[in-house]
This record gives sequence, C-alpha cells and structure tokens, in this order.
Amino acid sequence: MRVGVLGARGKVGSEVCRAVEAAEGMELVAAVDAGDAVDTLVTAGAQAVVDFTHPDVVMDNLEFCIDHGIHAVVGTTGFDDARLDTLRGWLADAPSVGVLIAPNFSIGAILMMRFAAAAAPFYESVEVVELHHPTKADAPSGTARRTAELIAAARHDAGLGPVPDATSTGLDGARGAVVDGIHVHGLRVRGLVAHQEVILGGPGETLTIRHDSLDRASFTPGVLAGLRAIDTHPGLTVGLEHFLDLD
Ligand SMILES: NC(=O)C1=CN([C@@H]2O[C@H](COP(=O)(O)OP(=O)(O)OC[C@H]3O[C@@H](n4cnc5c(N)ncnc54)[C@H](OP(=O)(O)O)[C@@H]3O)[C@@H](O)[C@H]2O)C=CC1
Ligand SMILES: O=C(O)C1=N[C@H](C(=O)O)C[C@H](O)C1
Repeated sequence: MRVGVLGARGKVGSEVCRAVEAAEGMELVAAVDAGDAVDTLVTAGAQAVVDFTHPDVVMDNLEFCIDHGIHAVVGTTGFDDARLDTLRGWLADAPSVGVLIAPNFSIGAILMMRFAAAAAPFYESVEVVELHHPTKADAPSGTARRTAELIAAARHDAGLGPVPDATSTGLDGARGAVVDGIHVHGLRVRGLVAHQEVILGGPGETLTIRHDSLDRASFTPGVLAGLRAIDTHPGLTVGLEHFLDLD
C-alpha cells in the first residue's frame, strides 16, 4: 500500500511516518505538513493517507482525498455530527473510498471506552477527567467526548436519569463541560502525554477506569491496523473498534 501522511512533522505524524516506513507491505510515498502542496499525494500515487493535523484543516484535507479517490485514516480531532454528515455526503459521490475517523488509536483507550460504557448502567454517578500535554489543540479531548457520548447512550438504554449534582452556585467552569449530560474535565500539564479517568460511583463505592498513553508509539499499531483494513471498508467508519475483533 502506498501511504501519504498529513501532519508528517507533527508529534504523532512523525511517529506514523516511522511506523509506515517500517511496516511490511507499506511504502511512505508522501510526507506532507503545513505549507507543503497537498497535490503531492496525487503525484506520488498515494492510495491511502493518515491525517494527524489540526481540527481547523482536516475537513479540507478530507475533501481533497475523497475527491481524488484516496482512502483516509484520521486521528485528528474535532468531529461533531455536522462534520460527520458532511463526510457522508462527500462519500456518497465516491462510493469506493473509505474514511476512518478514530478518536483514539491506542488499544487501551478503546478498551477503556468499552469498559466505561459497560459499567455505566450500574452507577448513579459518573464523570470523565482527561489529562493532556499543554500543546493540545482542543479541549475536551476527542476521546473524552466520545467516552461521554458512549456512557450517556448506555445510561439512556438502561433507563437511568441524570447524574446527581446539587451545585447551585460557584465559579463558571468549576464543574467542567457537559457532553450529553456527562461532566467532562480537562487538565493541561507539562510532562503528560494523553491520559483519561472515568470515575463511577454508587452507594458506598467508586470504580475508576484509567488509561495512560505514556508515549505516542501507543497510537501507531492502531493506525497501521486502520490502514490495513481501510480499502475493504468503503464509506465512513467512526472508531477503530469496528475494524478490530474485540469479542
Ligand atoms: N486519534 C488519536 O489516537 C490521536 C489524535 N490526536 C490528534 O491529532 C491531531 C494532531 O496532534 P499532534 O500530532 O499532537 O499535533 P501537532 O501540532 O504536533 O502536529 C500537527 C501537524 O500538522 C501540521 N499541519 C497543520 N496544518 C496542516 C495542513 N493543512 N496540512 C498538513 N499538515 C498540517 C502542523 O504544522 P504547524 O505546527 O506548522 O501548524 C503540525 O506539524 C490533534 O487533533 C490531536 O488531538 C493526537 C494523538 C492521538
Ligand atoms: O492531542 C492529543 O495528544 C490526543 N488527542 C486525541 C484526543 O483528543 O482524544 C487522542 C489522545 O487523547 C491524544
């Protein structure tokens, strides 16, 4: 497979370039960063791209790739329902192209989200705390948003009501952001990479599910798995778990 990387000089993109170069059956044919011509992907004959750029530019990148019949494996964050619908519209005109949007490529983070959704029906309280390096573009993290959505859906299916919270006054922001009714807190601390805790609570007990990416190498096996599967999964897929055999 001939692979191009967008965001190739970034923190994750540079790891991905190394991983693609070392991967059996893959060739890195284009390494594109800010200011480089995206047309390079076409002249180099890229069959698939990996995008780890910025939420402000990723939609333009994907429009280009879909228009040119190039599959895309996307780690960049910032996807809401409106963006996903836009992608579905573009893909309707390019039915053989596959796009994978993965809020997190590390296997531990995928399992953490799964465990959190499984535990959610059993606890009255739940909050999400994400902790990242201070150069992160977005807050809360894409992983935290996705986790909160999965927890909210699991609570809804189980017939649970809102999480209890007696707060009536306080400083703005003290209770974090709210995603689908679930409070999400973001910390930015030098020295951290990417970490998340889901804290669930019921009478007399709490359960804490924690995941730590200690190195950006944690993301590359998932990216390679996405690349290996993308040409047999046309259309839009959200979440690498759909390409993995987790059951
Ligand atoms: N899904 C997952 O598993 C993970 C997702 N991420 C997400 O990936 C994204 C990137 O993260 P990270 O690597 O830490 O960020 P970095 O800022 O380190 O890297 C992004 C790179 O993309 C470059 N860039 C900006 N615009 C373009 C463009 N139009 N075309 C090509 N390259 C461009 C930037 O250049 P410049 O600095 O000059 O602007 C920079 O080199 C974020 O959204 C982050 O949340 C991160 C880790 C894991
Ligand atoms: O910017 C990061 O670093 C990360 N971004 C992703 C996110 O927002 O969830 C994945 C991981 O948390 C690292």
